[in-house]
Amino acid sequence: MSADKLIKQHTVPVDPFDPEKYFDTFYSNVSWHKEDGDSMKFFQDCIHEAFNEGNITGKTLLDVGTGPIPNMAFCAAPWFEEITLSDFSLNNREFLRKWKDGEIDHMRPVFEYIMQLDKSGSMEERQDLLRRKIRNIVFCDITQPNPTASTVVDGVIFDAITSSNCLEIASFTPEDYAKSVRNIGTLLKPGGCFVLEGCLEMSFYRIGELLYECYPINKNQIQDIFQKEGFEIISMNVLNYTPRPEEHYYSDCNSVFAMVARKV
Ligand SMILES: C[S@@+](CC[C@H](N)C(=O)[O-])C[C@H]1O[C@@H](n2cnc3c(N)ncnc32)[C@H](O)[C@@H]1O
Repeated sequence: MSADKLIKQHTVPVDPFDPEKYFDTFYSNVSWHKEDGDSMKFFQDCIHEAFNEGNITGKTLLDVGTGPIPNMAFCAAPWFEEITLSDFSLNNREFLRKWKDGEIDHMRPVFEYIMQLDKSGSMEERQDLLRRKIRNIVFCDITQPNPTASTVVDGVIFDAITSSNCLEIASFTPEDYAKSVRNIGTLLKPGGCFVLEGCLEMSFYRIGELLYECYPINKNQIQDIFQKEGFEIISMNVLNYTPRPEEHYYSDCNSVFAMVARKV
């Protein structure tokens, strides 16, 4: 890692997030690591499995910190009637709007991989289904007690929530992480599932010239936090892998997780 300054996205005055660069860095290919596992495939495999069992279903789904790619919502789309995407970054929300309106077709490699797992239907059909089911693309700050305050989803409680690679990015400390779980939890109905994916013990990731600071949370901390915040952990899978040397430039992640937790 270079000596570049680390930034925390929600604490800087101008939205620094570059959706195209993020996409090109992390999502242009679904195969990152060679021998002992692949984090990008692991994320898609786990989210696909979580929804394909058919137990996580309902009317409304919220995806938190969607970024420029609604891959979790893509897997969940058949199981919900209405989907809300959310992100702190205006750049990402605009990118998602363009994708919803058919102006952007970037998501292909990841969506195609998910459809291979599905073994039925086409990527185009699923993409159209998701586009139709998206009701809102809204501002969200998970560090705030009402994360979607003053938007159209204000006051709505969702049947299920998904989020990937967001909580560790918005936290300086484990207490921050716990607060974000609590804040997001207020948007979930009792008995509803929170499907969460992320990186373990990662202190930074890079988009272009910018280094984003992350709290290097570990598996036990996540489990403790969720249990203390009133969730029952249904499943938690972890993948440890050896990044290729050139990947160290982009992040110090070598362990990722996927978890399903139910709000008690
Ligand atoms: C690493 S990206 C993850 C994007 C996508 N979910 C994925 O897995 O590729 C982190 C996302 O979290 C969003 N984010 C950062 N701080 C946030 C906050 N305080 N509240 C909500 N979203 C935040 C960023 O704008 C960005 O889209």
